[in-house]
Amino acid sequence: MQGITLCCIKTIAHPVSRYFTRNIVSLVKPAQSLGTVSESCKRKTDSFIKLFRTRLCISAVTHQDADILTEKEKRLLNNLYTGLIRGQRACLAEAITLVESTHSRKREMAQVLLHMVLSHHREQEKLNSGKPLAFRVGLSGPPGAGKSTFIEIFGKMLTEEGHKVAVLAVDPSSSTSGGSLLGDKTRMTELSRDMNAYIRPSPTRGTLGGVTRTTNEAILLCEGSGYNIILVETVGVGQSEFAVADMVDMFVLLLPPAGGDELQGIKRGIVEMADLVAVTKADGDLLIPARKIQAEYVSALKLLRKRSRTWKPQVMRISARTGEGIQELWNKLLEFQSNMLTSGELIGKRRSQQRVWMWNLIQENVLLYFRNHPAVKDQIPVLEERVRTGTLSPGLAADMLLKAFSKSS
Ligand SMILES: Nc1nc2c(ncn2[C@@H]2O[C@H](COP(=O)(O)OP(=O)(O)OP(=O)(O)O)[C@@H](O)[C@H]2O)c(=O)[nH]1
Repeated sequence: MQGITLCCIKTIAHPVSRYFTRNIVSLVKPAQSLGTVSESCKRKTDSFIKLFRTRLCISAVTHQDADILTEKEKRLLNNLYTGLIRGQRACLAEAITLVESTHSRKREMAQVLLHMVLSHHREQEKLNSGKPLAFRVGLSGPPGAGKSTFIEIFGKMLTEEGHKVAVLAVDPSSSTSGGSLLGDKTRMTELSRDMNAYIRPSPTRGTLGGVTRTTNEAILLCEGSGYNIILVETVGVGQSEFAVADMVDMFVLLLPPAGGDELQGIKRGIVEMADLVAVTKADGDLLIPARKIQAEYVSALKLLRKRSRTWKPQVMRISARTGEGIQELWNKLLEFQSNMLTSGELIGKRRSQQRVWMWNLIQENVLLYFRNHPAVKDQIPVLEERVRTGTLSPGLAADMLLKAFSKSS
C-alpha cells in the first residue's frame, strides 16, 4: 500500500495519474468521464481500485478482530476470503462448511469471514451504482413437482447465457431422515459438472432456524464468490418456504399438473407468497391437466391479497422435458426484478429481510440458551412427557419452565 501511495504522488501531474489518484484517494466511485484518459486506462485503474478496496477491507477487518483471532486463524481466514472473492470453488465450499459448523470457535471465525465478505459486497454494490449484485430466487414445490429437473435445464440455460448460478437448499427434514433430499448433486448431474454452477446440498443436521441461518449466510458467500443468480430450493410442504421467502427477491412456486389430493399438502399461505406460479410438466398427456391447473390458479390468485404495488403474481406453464416456457419464465423473472428495482421495492424488501434475519438469529440463540440452561434442562423432558400424556396443561408447563429459568438468571 505504501508503494501505491508513492507511485500516486510521483505521477500526480499526468491526467491518467490524476484520475487514478483521485479515485484511490477518495475510494468513493470511479470518475465517469475524463476526456484525456483512454477507456482502457480507466478500466485498468478501476480494476486496480477494486483490488485496493479488497486489500483495504482485509486489513480493516484483521485489525478490528485482532484480539479475537490467533495469527493462524487470521491467515486461514484471509486465504479463504481471497480465494472466495476470486471465485475459487474449493474456498467457497470451505467457507460454507465454516458457517455451517456448530463449533463455537468456528462460528466466531465464520462471523469474521462474513463481515469481510459483507464489506466486499458493499463496495461491489457501490461500483454497481447501488444495485444488488445477484438475483435471489426461491423455488418451492411439493415432492415430485419436477424441481430438480427444472433447475437442471434452467440452470444450464443461464450458464450458457454467461451467468454464474448457485443452487442452495433449505431442507430441515434432512435432520430426521438422516440425509439431504434437496440440492443433491446426483439429481442435477449436468449442472453439477458445469464450472459456472455451484450446487450445495442442505446441511444434514439442524433445526429450521439453524438451516435458514446457514442458507442466508451461504447466499452471501456465493454472491461474494461472483455467483449472480442464486436459486434457493425447498419442498413446499412445511415451514421452510416461509423462511425462504424471507431470504429471496422473488418466490416461485412449482406445481405439478396433479389433482386436488396431491396439491392438498400445499398450504394456502405458500400460494399467497408466490410471485409466480409455474405449472410443470406441461407436455404430452399432461398438457391438458396442466392447462386446467393453470386456469384454477389464475382464479385463485385473483382472490389473494396484493403483496406488491407493482407486481401481480402470474401463472405460467413450463416443461423441462420439451423446454417450453423456460425462456419465457426467465423473461418474467427479469421483468419482476426490473419492476421491483425501479419501484424501490427490492431494496426495501432486502432491508427488511436483514431485520428478520437478525431476529431469527436472536430467537434461535435465545431458545438454544434456554433449552441448555441448567435450571430447566433436566425438567424439560419430564414436563414434556406430562404435557404429552395430558396430566399437565401446556400453558402451566411453559410457566413452570419460564419461572425456573428467570429465578436462576
Ligand atoms: N413429462 C414430464 N415429466 C417431468 C418433467 N419434469 C420432471 N418430470 C418427471 O417428474 C418426476 C419428478 O421430477 P423431479 O425433478 O425429481 O421432481 P422434484 O420436485 O425434484 O422431486 P423431489 O426430489 O421429490 O423433491 C421425474 O420422474 C421426472 O422425470 C417434465 O417437464 N415433463
